[in-house]
Amino acid sequence: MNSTDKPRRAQGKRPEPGRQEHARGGARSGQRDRHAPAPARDQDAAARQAEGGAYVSRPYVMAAVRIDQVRTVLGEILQWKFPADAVLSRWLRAHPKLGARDRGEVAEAVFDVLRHLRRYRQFAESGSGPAARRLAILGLASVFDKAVLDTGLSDTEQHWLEHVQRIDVKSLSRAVRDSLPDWLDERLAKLEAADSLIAALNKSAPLDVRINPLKGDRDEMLKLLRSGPAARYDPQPTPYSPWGIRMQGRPPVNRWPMFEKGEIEVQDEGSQILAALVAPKRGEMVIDYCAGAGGKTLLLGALMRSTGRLYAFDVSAARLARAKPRFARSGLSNIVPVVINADNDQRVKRLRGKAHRVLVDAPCSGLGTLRRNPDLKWRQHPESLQELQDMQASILRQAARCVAPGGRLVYATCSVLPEENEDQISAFLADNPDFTLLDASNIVADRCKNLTLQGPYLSMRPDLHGTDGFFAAVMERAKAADPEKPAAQAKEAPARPADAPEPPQDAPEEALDADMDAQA
Ligand SMILES: C[S@@+](CC[C@H](N)C(=O)[O-])C[C@H]1O[C@@H](n2cnc3c(N)ncnc32)[C@H](O)[C@@H]1O
Repeated sequence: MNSTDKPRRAQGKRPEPGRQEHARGGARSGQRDRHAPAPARDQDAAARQAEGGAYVSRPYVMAAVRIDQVRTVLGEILQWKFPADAVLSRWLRAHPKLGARDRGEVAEAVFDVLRHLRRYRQFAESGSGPAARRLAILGLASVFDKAVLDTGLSDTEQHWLEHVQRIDVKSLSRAVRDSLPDWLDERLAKLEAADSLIAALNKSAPLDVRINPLKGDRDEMLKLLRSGPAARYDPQPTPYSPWGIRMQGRPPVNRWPMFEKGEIEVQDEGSQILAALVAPKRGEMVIDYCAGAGGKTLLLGALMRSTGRLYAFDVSAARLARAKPRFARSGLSNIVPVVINADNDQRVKRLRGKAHRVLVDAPCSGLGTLRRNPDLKWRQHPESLQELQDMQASILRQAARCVAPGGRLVYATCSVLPEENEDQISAFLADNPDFTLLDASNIVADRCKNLTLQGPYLSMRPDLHGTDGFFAAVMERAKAADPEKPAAQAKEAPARPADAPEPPQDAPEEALDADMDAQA
């Protein structure tokens, strides 16, 4: 197994002590011939549990059932029709009687296989029986202790597992060892300290939450979390973001009262830092051009202290609909969600040259989030990457037109590939000489005291910063007139100085019309 997985196994990924005792007892006593079918009573129990019924205390039933469950979920995911987390969530919803531990074990084994798929597929070429079962066994080997897993395996399978676990992974090529498709291995290899980046992307991530600065303070929230059931997830302040709290394991945050009250939201620290980089001020007009389910919008709105106007644009009505309950929980009243067209949207046109800040959190390969979405390695390919690059350039071009003279455009992705990051910025700046690149480290220095950046970009990596891979660039539009507009019109829409009085607050829907009509 991957040496990096070992500490995780030792840190409580094991079954409950009671179950372990059963496992040891069963394994030691050797009462069952593993080539023989399970006794009828236990087959019934296995069937009941596969249906999501009550947990059966026989360990070999548990391991056998778990192997089948993981194999079933993987069978669907490996068709690559839907994202892995969507398939898994659907399967879990269809098995409501499974306990939290059971769900956790299935999820962990499935994600382990997706992380190590290429290597595991190579291992699964040896041995006998269905390859999908061997993948499930390899995934579960990272979750269960050997003694527990062995109870669900035939002798042949045990020997095969022992054999592949003895293979020195250093003897494998990097693409196989670290389970990357060749095209991605080639691209990642060109990055600085590629090995450490790839190793970090292949680990699972802790969970970051963010406090809602409108509703509370991080120290108080930490105290509250540490004094209740959340203490077992070891809540710690995130190192860079002043709003972040990091927890280990899989805390069921969305069932906690502080989540329901809008006091915390789930958000990776990198995304939190992005809001600090946008640095919106009270009373400004800000556009979150690719708002999606509103993760970044929420923090931007809170940093604006719920004043000014914050447009949440997206082409996907479904994604914006998912943002609405979050907006409601947050207590923000300055957000105006708008479903836009990808091209030539009239409402976007009418906001030309008006916004103080425009954030483009662009659709991207997501390859910086492999810790959470390991299936993206297998779902992306060079052609999809090219399509994304074209889309990113087009969105950036359109969003840039909304930036007021003197205003800022922030472009971000959760990718680590230069094609989606630095190269996009260089091309944009070459075509848009009225924009200048600003130094990200100066902008975030105020809020993110410990963060030292090299170069003008915000470039976060799991191996260096403990966040997802994340990129952002800030560009400022020249204060002079917008070259695309008649001089007189551009003068009518200057960026409002940060210390100017706040404009009156209309209802969001009216605000949209008012802002657009002001220059129509
Ligand atoms: C990376 S996601 C945004 C995530 C979001 N900012 C958040 O924090 O939750 C990219 C979003 O861009 C949207 N999108 C794709 N094409 C677009 C376009 N032409 N204009 C605006 N949004 C677009 C997608 O629907 C998707 O929601």
